[in-house]
This record gives sequence, structure tokens and C-alpha cells, in this order.
Amino acid sequence: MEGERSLTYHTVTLGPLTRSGLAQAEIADEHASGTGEAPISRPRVVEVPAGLPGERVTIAIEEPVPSARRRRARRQAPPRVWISAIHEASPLRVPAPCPVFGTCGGCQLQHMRYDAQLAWKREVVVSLLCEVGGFDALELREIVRATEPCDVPWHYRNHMRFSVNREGQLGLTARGSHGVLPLSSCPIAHERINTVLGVLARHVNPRPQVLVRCGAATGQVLMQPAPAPEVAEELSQAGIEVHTQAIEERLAGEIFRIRPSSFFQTNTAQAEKMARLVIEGLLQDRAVVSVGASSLGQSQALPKPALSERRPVLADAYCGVGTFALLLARYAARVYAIEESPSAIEDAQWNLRQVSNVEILKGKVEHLLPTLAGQLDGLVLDPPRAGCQEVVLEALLQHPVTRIVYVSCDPSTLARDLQVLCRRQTTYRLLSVQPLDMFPQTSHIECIAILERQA
Ligand SMILES: C[S@@+](CC[C@H](N)C(=O)[O-])C[C@H]1O[C@@H](n2cnc3c(N)ncnc32)[C@H](O)[C@@H]1O
Repeated sequence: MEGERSLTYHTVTLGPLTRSGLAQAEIADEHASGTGEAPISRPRVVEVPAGLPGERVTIAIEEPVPSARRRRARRQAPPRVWISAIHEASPLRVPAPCPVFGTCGGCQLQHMRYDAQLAWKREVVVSLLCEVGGFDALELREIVRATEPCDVPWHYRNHMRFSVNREGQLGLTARGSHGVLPLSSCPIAHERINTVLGVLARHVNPRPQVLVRCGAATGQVLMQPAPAPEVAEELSQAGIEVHTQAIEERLAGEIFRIRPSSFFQTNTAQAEKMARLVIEGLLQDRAVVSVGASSLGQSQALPKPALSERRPVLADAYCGVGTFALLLARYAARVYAIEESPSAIEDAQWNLRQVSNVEILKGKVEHLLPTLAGQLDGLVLDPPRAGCQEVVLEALLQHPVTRIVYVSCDPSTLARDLQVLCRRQTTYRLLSVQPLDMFPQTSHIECIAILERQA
């Protein structure tokens, strides 16, 4: 009936996790037979937040209210599902510290032991590389490394975008809805962001959103919009001097300026490891640099380049504020840094102001890389979640580059692009894929893949 919600309870054994980190549960769904006889029972799979494979649980399912708009669009909203009782818990289950875990759209895995999160992430990568990438499961055993853990898998996020509800309360949005869950702290936000959140929770905040960023290594805090004077005063008493235009962050011994809308890696400690993996992946065999796995995560300047070799010509495609370009400059004859966002370009120009061998190319990678690829010895690709455009991959097939390091925040588009580069054509060989836990407690997976041109 229109406007009435239906709520049912089912006791089930939970199946595997989806790639979004939700447990699958099969239930029997009853439909009217249409003949006036007994209803027909059909199996249906629902996705259960905060569940783990093999657990015996009772789940509550609240069907959405059918709206005329959705009926016209022939689109049914997913039901709201939650665990109402756990009868047999998985040995992988741990208490989730966040009171809104399971309801909040931010985290999916707080209830899972951290070592199991890491193992699950590797499995997701392997299965996508098999199913989408067309790679053989046996060869992937060697190629896909164990997920690189985050040393402290809490309070790592240096960037949070909070939503503000009609009452001016700040929070994160509930899973599958626009409803705001008011918060005064978040267990994955950096402690300085939580200090800000604690102060803002006592005030009526401007809608629709408040962005808070902090330099994990510098301690600087940026807010947008700028806080009202009385809020700024309270923040100052809490030890936070607010920046509104840009902050600085230190990574691998270099300082980067970051403006509010420029991309910067969300987890500074893991970004440091990533930077080392990128440099190592691109240059290791050139005897230009040796950055062993043992040095991962050490917050110090990168090693000096050897002087013996011809220095390579490199490109940092989708370069953001110039992170990899700046770190690679000392090892290269020339680095081309490609970026389309005006804000990130402005930051990159500042961050690269003291290096003379980096050229910033403003525009889309798909427009600029095809004419550049033929000159390159090495390339970093770090696209957004959508992965690389077909024209970018085509250019890399037409003009093979000796080494490519592909940094990906979505293993499904990584697998799709690797299929083109290494399987549809065998122009490149996949040397390694290193999952790196940039986003602990969530289902997001970051990977660094290293490709070599086939002889
Ligand atoms: C995942 S971020 C990587 C940034 C940088 N490599 C880093 O580690 O900080 C992707 C970047 O690509 C830029 N971008 C997205 N689509 C692009 C395109 N088609 N051409 C050029 N840049 C693009 C975004 O503005 C963003 O800065």
C-alpha cells in the first residue's frame, strides 16, 4: 500500500561479502501468484551491512515506500537491511568502535579484524583481475602482493567533507540516503579534524557542507567555508588556527601546498609508502635508485639518485598538485606533469616552482598523452575512479612506454584497463600489483600496478 513500509525478519546464514563490503543473504520472497492460490516463494539476495560470511543472524528488512517517481522511472530503491540479532558470530568479528557503524555510509569493515580486512582486499583484487582483467589465477598468486597495511588503521583521514542538516548539525550521510547522522567525532578522521568537529558540534553550521582538511605532518587545518568569528575563537582556544585558502602538508621530505578543491591523498602515512612504491616501480631497474620495501613508511627524504645512468624522460599523468612529479624530478632528465583541474594546476605550479626540469601540461590526459607517449621512458598513471579513457590506453599501445606505474583507487577499472594493455594486446607484461590500505575500515582499495613493455 502506498505510504506504508513493510518490515520483515529473517534468520539466515550470511554468504560472502560483496565488493562493497556488505554480506549477502538469501531470503525467500513471497509474491502473490496472481491466480488466487497460495503465494509463490522466490529466492532473493539482499545485502547486509556489518555482517560477516558464515554468521548466523536475524536480519530486519524494511522495504522502501514505493513512490510514483520511482515507479515512473521503473527503479526500485533497495530495502533498508540491518542485523537485529547475532546467533553465531564469525571469529573475524571485532567490536566496531563507532556508534553509527552500519548506518553511516562512510565505513563498511569496522567489525572485521584488521588482518582479515587486508586479506579480503587482496582477494577482491585477485578476483577482479581474473574476471575483468582476464589474468590467470595461478600467475596472479605471484603478481598480487599481500596488502600493505596502514600502521595505525584509525584516525588516518586528513580530509573530511561533512554534511549539515536543517538544524545546522554536522555529520556524515547515512548509507543509501541523504539523511545526516550528527557526529562529534569519527574514528577514521584525523584527531585534529575531530577537535574541529567537537567544536562545530556545539554550533549551528552553514549548509550544505563543511570541508575540513589537515596536514597530518604539519598540523595545519583548513576549513571551508571559513568559521564564524566566535567559532574561530573557540577553535583557537582548542589549539587550531584555521587556514581558509590553502594548507601545507609534508610528504617524503617535501612540502606541498593544497587548496580546498585540489586532490591530495587522504592518508598521509600511506601516501608516503605509495610515493616510494611509485618511484621504485618506475626506476628500480635503471640503477638510478634503490628504495627497498624495508624503507616503506619512513618519513624522511628520498635517497639520492646515482649519477651514472642517462636520466629518463617521465610523465606524471593526472598529477594533482604535482606530488609524484616533484618526487621524481631528481631522478629524471625531464618530467611532464599533466592535470586538468585549475585549482590543482595552481598548486602544482607553486609546489614545482623550484624545479626546472618539470613541465606542467594543462589539460586532459586523453588530449595530451597521445602526442607525448612516444618520447617517454616511464609513466605514472593515477586517474580518478573511472580509470583511463580508451584513447589513453590506445596511445600507450601505439607508443609503448618502457615502464608504467598505474596507481588506482578502483580495482575494477584497473582490471579493465590492464585487460586492454596486457591481454587484449600483449604489449605490456604485468610485473606486480601491490594493494595498499589507504582507507582502513572501508571497502575502498588502492593498488599500485607495475607494467613493463614486452620485448
Ligand atoms: C586520483 S587524483 C591523483 C592526483 C595525484 N597523482 C596525487 O597522488 O595526489 C586524479 C587527478 O586527476 C585529475 N583529472 C581527472 N580527470 C582528468 C583528465 N581527464 N585529465 C587530466 N587530469 C584529470 C583530477 O583533477 C585529480 O587531480
